[in-house]
Amino acid sequence: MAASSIFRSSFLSPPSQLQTTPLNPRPNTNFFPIKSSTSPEPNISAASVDASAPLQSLSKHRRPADENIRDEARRHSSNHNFSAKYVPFNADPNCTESYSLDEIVYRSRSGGLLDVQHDMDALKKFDGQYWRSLFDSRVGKTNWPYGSGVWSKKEWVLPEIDGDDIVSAFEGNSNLFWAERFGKLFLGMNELWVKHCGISHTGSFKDLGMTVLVSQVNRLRKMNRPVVGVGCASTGDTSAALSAYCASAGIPSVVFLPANRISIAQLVQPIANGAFVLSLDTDFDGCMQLIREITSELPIYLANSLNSLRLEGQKTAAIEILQQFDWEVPDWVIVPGGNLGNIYAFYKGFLMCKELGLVDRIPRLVCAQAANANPLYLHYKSGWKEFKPMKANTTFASAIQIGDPVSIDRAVFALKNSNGIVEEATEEELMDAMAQADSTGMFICPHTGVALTALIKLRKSEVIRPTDRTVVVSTAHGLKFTQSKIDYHSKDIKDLACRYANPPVQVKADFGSVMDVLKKYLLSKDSKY
Ligand SMILES: Cc1ncc(COP(=O)(O)O)c(C=O)c1O
Ligand SMILES: N[C@@H](CCOP(=O)(O)O)C(=O)O
Repeated sequence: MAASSIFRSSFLSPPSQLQTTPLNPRPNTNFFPIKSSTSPEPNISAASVDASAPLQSLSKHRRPADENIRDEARRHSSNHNFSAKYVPFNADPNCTESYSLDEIVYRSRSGGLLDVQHDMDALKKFDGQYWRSLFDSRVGKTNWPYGSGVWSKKEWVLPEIDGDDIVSAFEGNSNLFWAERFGKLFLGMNELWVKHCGISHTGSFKDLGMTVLVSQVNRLRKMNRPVVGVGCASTGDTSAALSAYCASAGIPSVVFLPANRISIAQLVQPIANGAFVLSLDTDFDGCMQLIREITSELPIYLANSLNSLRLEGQKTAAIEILQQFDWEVPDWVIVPGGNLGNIYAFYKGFLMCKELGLVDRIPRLVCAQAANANPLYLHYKSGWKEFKPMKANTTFASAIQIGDPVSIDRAVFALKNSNGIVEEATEEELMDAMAQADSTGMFICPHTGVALTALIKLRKSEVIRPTDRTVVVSTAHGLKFTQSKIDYHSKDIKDLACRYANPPVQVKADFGSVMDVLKKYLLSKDSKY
C-alpha cells in the first residue's frame, strides 16, 4: 500500500577480564574448581564454568595486551562431561535412534522431527542454585563466549563446541520491558512485561538460534564436512540473521525469499551482508519446500528451524526471562507463532529450568497467530483433531504468513504440556494493538501486535487475571516494519478504521497558523488550559 501524500511530503523527503564466578555452586563452598564426592564432574574448569578464581583476585587479573578475548578463552582448556545428541522428537523412551550433532541430519528415520537431547544426568550433578548462580555471574560481561545471552548458557546449548568455533554477536540479554502504561491503561494490569527479543543484532529473535547453527556449521567446515554454504527459506528475519552470522564467519549463505512479501528493510539485510538472494515467485511455504529439496541435493546446510539446533539457541530467551525475574516464574508467556519453532523453544527452555531445579513450575504458554494465517489456531479450536495446512493469506504480520508450519508437532506438544492456549488476531486487531502499544512508548512489530491482541482477548474473557504476571514476547524490531505503520497512520488501509492513527498535521509556516493548531491541541490535552 502506498504512503499517503501527507506522509510523502512530511516524512519521505529528504570486558573486563573478570572470571565470572558463581556465588554458590553446590559442590563447591570456596569458589575453587569443583571436586567433591557429590560431584563426579571434577574437571569443570575456568573456561567451562568460570568457577576457578576467588572473587577478590578478579579485578587484578588482566588479559595481556596482545591477547584478544578468543585467545583468552583458548588458554582455559574446557574439560567437562556435558554432551548432547539428536534424537527423534517425542520418541518412545525405548527408542535407541540418535545422531551426533556433528552429523548432517534434519529428520528422523521415519521422517519425523528431531530434537536435541542433553545428557540430563550429567547436568543434574549440579543443583538449581548452582546453575542460577553460574548464569547470573555471566550477565553483562565480555568473556568469550559468555558475554552472549545464548552462550552464557553454553552447557545447556551446545556443550561440546570449542569456544574457538563459536560465531557470536553477543546476542541475547535483551530488555525485559515493564509495559507499565500499556498494562494500566488498556488492560488494568500491573505486571505486564514485554521481552524485546527484536532489540538484537539483526533485529529479531532469530539471532538467538542462528548463532548456534552457524557456530556448528563453522565447526563442521573445520572438520572438513561437506558444507559449502548455508541456506534458508524466509519471511525476512531468518534470512537476515543467517546472512549476518555467515558473513561474520566468512561462510557463503543462500536465502530463498517469497517475492514481494517481505519488507524492504528485511530484504536489504541479506543483500547488504553478501548473501546469494533468490527472490522466488511463490509464498514462504513454497520457498520452504524448495529449500528442503535443494539442501538434500547440494552441500548446503539447512538453517530453518526444522533444524533443531536453532531451537537450542532460541530456548535461552525463556531462561533469560526467569533470570530477569530473579528466577520467579511468570504466570503467562505469549508468543506469536508462524513456522512454530519458537513456541517449542520457549517451552523447552522453561522445562529445562524446572527439570534442573532452577524453578519449580513453568508458565502457561499462549501462541498467537494472525487470523489470515492461522492453521494452529484452527487445529486448537478443533480440539487438536486432524491438522490441516492452509494457504496463508496476506497479513501485515508478514513474517508469520505461513500456512504449513514445519514445527506443528513441536508446537502442539508445547501447548498441551504447558496448559497452553492458541489465540488469533484479525488485521484490524493486530494493527490497532500495535498502534496502542506504540502510543505508550514502544515501537513494536505487527507480530507483537498479534501477541498483544491475544492478551487483550484473554484479559477480556478474564482467562488472564489483572494480577497475573504476563510476558509478551516481541519478536522483531518495529523499524523493520515501518511501511505498515506509515499505512496505518495515513489511514491508507482498505477496510481498516485505523482508530489510533496519528497523522502529521500540515500547517502554513506562519506564527498565527502554528499558534492556532497548537492551542487546539493543548486544549484537547488539558481541560484546564
Ligand atoms: C518477527 C517474527 N515473529 C514471529 C515469528 C514466528 O516464529 P516461529 O516461526 O518460530 O513460530 C517469526 C518467524 O516465523 C518472525 O519472523
Ligand atoms: N519468520 C521466519 C520464517 C521461517 O522460520 P524459521 O524459524 O523456520 O526459520 C523468517 O523470518 O524467515
